[in-house]
Amino acid sequence: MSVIFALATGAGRSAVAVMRLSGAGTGEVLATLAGPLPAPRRASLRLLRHAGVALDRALVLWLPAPGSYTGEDSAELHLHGGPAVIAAVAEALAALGARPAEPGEFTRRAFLHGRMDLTAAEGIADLISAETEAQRRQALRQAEGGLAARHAAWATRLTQLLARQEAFIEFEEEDLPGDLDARVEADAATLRAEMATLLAEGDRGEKLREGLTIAILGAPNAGKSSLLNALAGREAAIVSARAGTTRDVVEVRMILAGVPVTLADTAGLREASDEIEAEGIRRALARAETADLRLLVFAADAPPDEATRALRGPDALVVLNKADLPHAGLEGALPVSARSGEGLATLRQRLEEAAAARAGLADGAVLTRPRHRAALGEAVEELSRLPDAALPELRAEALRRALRALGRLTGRVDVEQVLDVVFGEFCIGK
Ligand SMILES: Nc1nc2c(ncn2[C@@H]2O[C@H](COP(=O)(O)OP(=O)(O)OP(=O)(O)O)[C@@H](O)[C@H]2O)c(=O)[nH]1
Ligand SMILES: [K+]
Ligand SMILES: [Mg+2]
Repeated sequence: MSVIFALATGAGRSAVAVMRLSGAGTGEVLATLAGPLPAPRRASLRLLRHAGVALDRALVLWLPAPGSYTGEDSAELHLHGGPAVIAAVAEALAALGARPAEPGEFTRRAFLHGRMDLTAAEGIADLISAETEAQRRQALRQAEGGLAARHAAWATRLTQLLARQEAFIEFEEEDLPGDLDARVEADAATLRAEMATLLAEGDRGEKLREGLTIAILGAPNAGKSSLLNALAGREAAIVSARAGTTRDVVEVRMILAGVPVTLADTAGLREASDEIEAEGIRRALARAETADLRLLVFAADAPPDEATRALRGPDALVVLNKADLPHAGLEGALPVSARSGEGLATLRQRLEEAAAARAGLADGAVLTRPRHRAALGEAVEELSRLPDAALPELRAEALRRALRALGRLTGRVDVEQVLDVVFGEFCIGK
């Protein structure tokens, strides 16, 4: 494979910028720039030169295969982090036949050299984009092979089941223990149940990666924008005594229980008075539908409106705002006041609990991508065909398909189609 290079550190000016190289031929490129190769994995200070011109004095690391991130001959150049230095070194590398890396190409090569499975590679991408402590922990768990180990163990058991089932086809029945068929079926059922347990966690791992949306909904003047501002701690949305103030969806990002959350304030729900308001209400209802949670706002100075009541459900949290005004309470609603601050601490706590229940850090490794759920779901489905498959050949085929589905998850079988999806998420230089 050709020599690739990329800046491993962020763009812009910095004290140090790390340029990474990988691929067969890295040693030659390094020697041309920095003189005789230093001892493996030992930092060495060198003057980098190209075509008779001094480029920078850099700390140089030579990381020969297989003991590198990619598993290939690799090198690191710790440069002074100025744009002109980086540009000059990149130009020299290109002149020496190296080429800039594609996004995720270093990790892709690490995968191809067996340094990690696909889920671990995804964990590294997640680790780089993790913004919260809970995301970091979930990502590190996956990068360290939490999911990989689980799936590898399942794949091993499935392979053994398949071998037993195939033995049943190959040999005369009298040569085999009589209950072999029943045992394969029982073991497959156990395996399927374990997989189904992980599937039952649903998309919480995905939600922690991606974040949740909470839509604030209610009648005009219920105080939705006032509540958004109170929760955000800044004047993100316009508040006024005029009904129909908010038209566009106003979003505020915050972190609740370690989960990144987008709080979306929306237009008040009612018969619209003009087409702009009608569009605002259409957007509000669309957001209500796609949101993970709904914060329904009623106000103490108005009777509960039908449009908002219709949105009640298991994913809805209900508040009665303007509790600073005289009121008789509202069943199932938390009294709050955006004006006096009453009940806001409790509201925040309820929102945190809801976010944690929906997307909080789980105890063990969880599925973190739709493709994980799809692959595991397929494996479970194939295994559930087993009891109905009368012929040993059909049973073996179901086991083989289940194994193939698991293989797509870890990237050990049938990987071509998923590679681009996985590595496309990376930034260049990783
Ligand atoms: N007394 C009292 N007034 C409030 C409270 N919260 C909001 N208000 C007032 O209610 C009015 C409407 O507040 P907004 O936050 O604009 O209400 P909204 O639900 O966003 O309204 P639309 O965007 O028009 O749908 C404003 O005059 C606020 O000052 C509260 O807790 N107590
Ligand atoms: K208003
Ligand atoms: Mg508003």
